[in-house]
Amino acid sequence: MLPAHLAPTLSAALDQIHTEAQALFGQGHVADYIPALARVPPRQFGMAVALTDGSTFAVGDAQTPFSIQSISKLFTFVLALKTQGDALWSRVGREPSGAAFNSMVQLETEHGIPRNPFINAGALVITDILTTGYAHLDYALLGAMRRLTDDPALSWNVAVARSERETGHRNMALAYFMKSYGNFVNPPELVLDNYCRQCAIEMSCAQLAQATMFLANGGRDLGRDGSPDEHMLSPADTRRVNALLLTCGAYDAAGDFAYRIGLPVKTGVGGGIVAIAPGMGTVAVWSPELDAKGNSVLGAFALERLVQLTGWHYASA
Ligand SMILES: NC(=O)CC[C@H](N)C(=O)O
Repeated sequence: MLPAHLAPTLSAALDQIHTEAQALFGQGHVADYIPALARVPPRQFGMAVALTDGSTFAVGDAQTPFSIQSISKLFTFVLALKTQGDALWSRVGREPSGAAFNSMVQLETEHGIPRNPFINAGALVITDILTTGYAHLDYALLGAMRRLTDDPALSWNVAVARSERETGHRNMALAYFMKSYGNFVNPPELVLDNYCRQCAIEMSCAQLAQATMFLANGGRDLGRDGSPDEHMLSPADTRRVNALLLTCGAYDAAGDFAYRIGLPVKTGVGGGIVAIAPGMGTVAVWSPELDAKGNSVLGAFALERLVQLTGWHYASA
């Protein structure tokens, strides 16, 4: 395994991956079901690694902000777990769905209880829970994420949020369907407003790697100087979140990701993927072209190559 302090080796690995990844441009397609995302130039690639010792590495477009989309579900889930604890498990499950992220089919046979917090139905329930808990969820979430990134300007893209809000009929249908089973408290319109804003938050790879550091660091964020700062989660809850990311973080490609990459991940249709190497660090990668399951083609490739080159793996953490 690559020792974490071998910075030149890690930098060289990122350069190599950056070069290799270029060959994959053109194999995927930018998400176009959210009209504002269809306009993102596809041939972009960035990657950032943050280690638990406070050091950081980046290559390509790692400082370019992009739409985090479903990666926001990781942050809302952590917020819900912190505020609700195990009570939330009466409203959402923790099993892989094996179905598309926006699928409706399981909801009927499973009486309106979504399989996990990372598919759209489950994330909508989490946002519903948080909408009850916070008078202004959008700003509460943004506040938490601004603290994690040390960036007071972090925000959502108004045009992307509006674009999804105007066209997100399937998500609205999921919300009403769950309401029919009594598993939705707030008006779906209100929850969808919050959900579309959380998905439209823009972050760079460098920021995402920093913001998820607590998941690699036993629940503790790192301060600016690299020393442990805010206690986000208990070590036990941190392990649980990582287990869910490993089994459910890439929708119906979660098994393939676990096989190829073997790290807890969360993906989004903006083309971002964040991966957690517990005890070692975090990796964020972004490239907008997606495969048929809505995951970044170059992003998955880059993570696969990074674990090959570093030996990082959940089973060896
Ligand atoms: N997989 C995703 O990133 C999906 C997020 C998107 N906002 C949606 O609800 O469809």
